[in-house]
Amino acid sequence: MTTWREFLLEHAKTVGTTDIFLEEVGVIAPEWKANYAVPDKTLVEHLCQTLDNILEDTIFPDDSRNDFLSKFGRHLQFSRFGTREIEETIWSTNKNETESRGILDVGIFPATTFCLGAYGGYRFTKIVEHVEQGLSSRVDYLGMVDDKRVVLVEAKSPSVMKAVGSSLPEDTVELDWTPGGDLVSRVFLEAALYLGLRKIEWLFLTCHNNWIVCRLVSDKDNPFLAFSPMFSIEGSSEPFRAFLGAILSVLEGTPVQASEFNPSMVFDTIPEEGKGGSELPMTRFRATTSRDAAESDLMFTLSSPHYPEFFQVWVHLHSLPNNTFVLPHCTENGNRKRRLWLTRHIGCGSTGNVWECHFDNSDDLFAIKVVKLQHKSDVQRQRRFYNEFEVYLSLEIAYQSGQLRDCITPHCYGAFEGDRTNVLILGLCGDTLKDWDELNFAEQTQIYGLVWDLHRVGIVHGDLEPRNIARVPGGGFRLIDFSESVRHSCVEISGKLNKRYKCSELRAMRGVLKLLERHASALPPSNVRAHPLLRRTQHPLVRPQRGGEVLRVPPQLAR
Ligand SMILES: Nc1ncnc2c1ncn2[C@@H]1O[C@H](COP(=O)(O)OP(=O)(O)OP(=O)(O)O)[C@@H](O)[C@H]1O
Repeated sequence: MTTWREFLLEHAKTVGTTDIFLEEVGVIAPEWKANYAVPDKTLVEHLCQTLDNILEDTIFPDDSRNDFLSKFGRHLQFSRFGTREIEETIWSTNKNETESRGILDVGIFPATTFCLGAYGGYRFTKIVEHVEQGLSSRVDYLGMVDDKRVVLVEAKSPSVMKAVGSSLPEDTVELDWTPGGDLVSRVFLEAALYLGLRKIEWLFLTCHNNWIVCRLVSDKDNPFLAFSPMFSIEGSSEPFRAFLGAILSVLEGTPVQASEFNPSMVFDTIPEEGKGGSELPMTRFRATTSRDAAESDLMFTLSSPHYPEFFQVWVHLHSLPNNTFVLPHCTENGNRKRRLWLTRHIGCGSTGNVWECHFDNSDDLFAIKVVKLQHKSDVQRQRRFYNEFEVYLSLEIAYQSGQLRDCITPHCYGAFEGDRTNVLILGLCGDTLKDWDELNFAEQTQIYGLVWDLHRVGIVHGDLEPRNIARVPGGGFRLIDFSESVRHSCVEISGKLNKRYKCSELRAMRGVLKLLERHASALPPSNVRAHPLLRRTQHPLVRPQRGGEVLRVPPQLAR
């Protein structure tokens, strides 16, 4: 039972967009998981110095001067009308992250592409990249040169940059890798996560006007994140030179002077935002984790079992209030918590990611659908998740009551929530269909039967595409993904069929499976009448005549 106070404490909040997911933290290799954030006041200077060392006395192509100038500052920012110069509005307004990205897209990135191409024949591109399928750690820009991943850029709004810049700690702080916390902690963790997952050294945080450089120093014993003070592009070429310096240092293997970290340095506390360096240590992170850990019903990890135990990161989950499903027997583990190891990413869709997983001490494999709730727009994902869970609950009643005798879906083992994550645990199926055409007639008939049964228990799937039909190892199929399903009273099943009204989903299925035409042309009329599929559809043309001959149904078609 939950009290109002507990409920509001847990749920009456919004989720910051700059935040990390524990499950992703669990994937970072130990030598790439920063333990500390270390200020490095000389970082920008060293990057610029490295650029100078690389460029040495290389001659600038004077004949291309005007082409180069068009890529920089004033020439980008102002259009000329006769003798008048007018500033492009995007440069003067820059009020949010989208506009910051817009400026980077027309400013620093084309300039970088041009300079790197002209200087060394390098082909610089930037892409948005998910680090690995199944992880949502999406950095705004991954800078690539040919196929080499060289630098990350995360765009922030000017106000976030200002708040972060004015609260940067003076001394080293410990990163304890717990989601939540104040803005600076979240920004550090986000930077360390993005870099650590991708094993990249450089990340630039910027709103275009202001910049902070982060450097991940990978080390077996003490990996750490060095960060520069905030610096401005106003009247200064430092940001661009530092950016180019970082890229060329990676490409040309020229080391940037090391950032120093001494574990015995005094640790700072992160000043509270807006107070400019409070004396009091802050509670930096949400206080829910200890309760989560103590009372959770289930925990899962993406960490490798080969990582030392203290390094594994577990996400603690609680059963949803209406979860009546029970976890499989093999999960019982004495008094210990049930622990799930996520071992293989199977697929993803608009609601979530699906992983293959197993419980402690068991080789039995299951599927877990992980739905992350990070942004306000993720409310839709959550709605789809709950919808799917409701369908599994309804189907379970139909299975239990005998209304459904065969499995038409994977078995559901329960729905859980925790750490801004919802999960559904399901029986593991095989591959999903790629195309309707890969099916033979018997398979088409089986699939039609599954959809028919779903309608019979009053549910329309709502998204019947090949990708939502999974094969079962050993034969057969299961319907998956009920995020779009709704209650349904099927006119074709209820017997209220008339010529004008047909069930659109069943009709669409007959269409994509080309069932009636193919079958009708392949079999003599008497066989057509007997076919269970066609009896089910009660298509007027083939409805069995009273007293008509009923042929034996081939076993592979019988249900
Ligand atoms: N029980 C399962 N066993 C094996 N693989 C599964 C299972 N459930 C889902 N998958 C795989 O995960 C993929 C995504 O799952 P699902 O379609 O449920 O996600 P979704 O986010 O709701 O997708 P959509 O965008 O289609 O709504 C599937 O296409 C399939 O490859």
